[in-house]
Amino acid sequence: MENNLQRSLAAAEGTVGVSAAAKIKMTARDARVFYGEKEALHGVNLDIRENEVLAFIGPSGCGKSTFLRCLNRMNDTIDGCRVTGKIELDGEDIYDRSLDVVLLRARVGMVFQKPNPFPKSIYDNIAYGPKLHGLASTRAELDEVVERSLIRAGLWDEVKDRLDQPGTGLSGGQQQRLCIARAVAVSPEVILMDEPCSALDPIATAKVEQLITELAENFTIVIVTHNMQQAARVSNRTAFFHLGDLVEVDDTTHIFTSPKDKRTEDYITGRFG
Ligand SMILES: Nc1ncnc2c1ncn2[C@@H]1O[C@H](COP(=O)(O)OP(=O)(O)OP(=O)(O)O)[C@@H](O)[C@H]1O
Repeated sequence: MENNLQRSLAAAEGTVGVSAAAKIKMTARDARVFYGEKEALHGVNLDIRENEVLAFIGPSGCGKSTFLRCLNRMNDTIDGCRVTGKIELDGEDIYDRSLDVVLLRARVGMVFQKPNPFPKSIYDNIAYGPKLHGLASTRAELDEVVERSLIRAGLWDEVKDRLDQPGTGLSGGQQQRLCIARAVAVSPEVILMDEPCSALDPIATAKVEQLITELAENFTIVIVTHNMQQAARVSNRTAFFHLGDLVEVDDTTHIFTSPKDKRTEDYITGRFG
């Protein structure tokens, strides 16, 4: 194992930790995803624990993003994509026909690889969701939600004097924290992050990683990452995917020090991927 990885694990030790008895927030049972005729995800079974940071790792094309998108039905937006099996949030089938997908995506928010602020002011980027969902009835309440969300995303001090300026004018790292603040503003229960730092420099990455650790006190976080040091630094548990299969999931320390499956070992030791 690489020394950096060992250092990351040591640094994370003690700072993270969700008891195995923690409540189950989401479950997937025999989740399969088809793009046209092709089955890209082969029957994934997984429990996601409340307030954990769960990392998805694995070689390119193994289905990490595909599975992540199952968790808030983002695959619905892809033509020809079909999901089977059962995925539940607090015991409720999220693919039930009667379920309101807009509400689901407020409960299970998403942060994308590339920061994607709306072409609106910093204030309006954050205020949009709470307005849509009726979470603030007065301007003062909305101001409070905007401020609280920006504080939570560690961005308030940097933007409080220019809330009326475009979100797109911020640096890449600030834009990503703005997107995290936007996700947080609607009080989600779960936040999905698809390689949230891959477009960021090391300093901006460190800030977002710190933020993930802080946010885990209040939210359940699932993060796709190509960076094993990052998985080691921020996550409680890690799931390893390979060729559309979930190979194993375990405490992050176990995955990186004593994986059960040879494919996981080969991947973390850099023999493939
Ligand atoms: N929109 C799509 N249409 C058709 N096939 C797709 C689509 N998105 C993903 N796939 C296929 O599904 C499989 C899993 O892809 P996915 O993007 O989920 O993998 P990944 O592990 O997230 O990869 P990466 O690490 O490169 O982002 C791949 O074979 C990919 O080509």
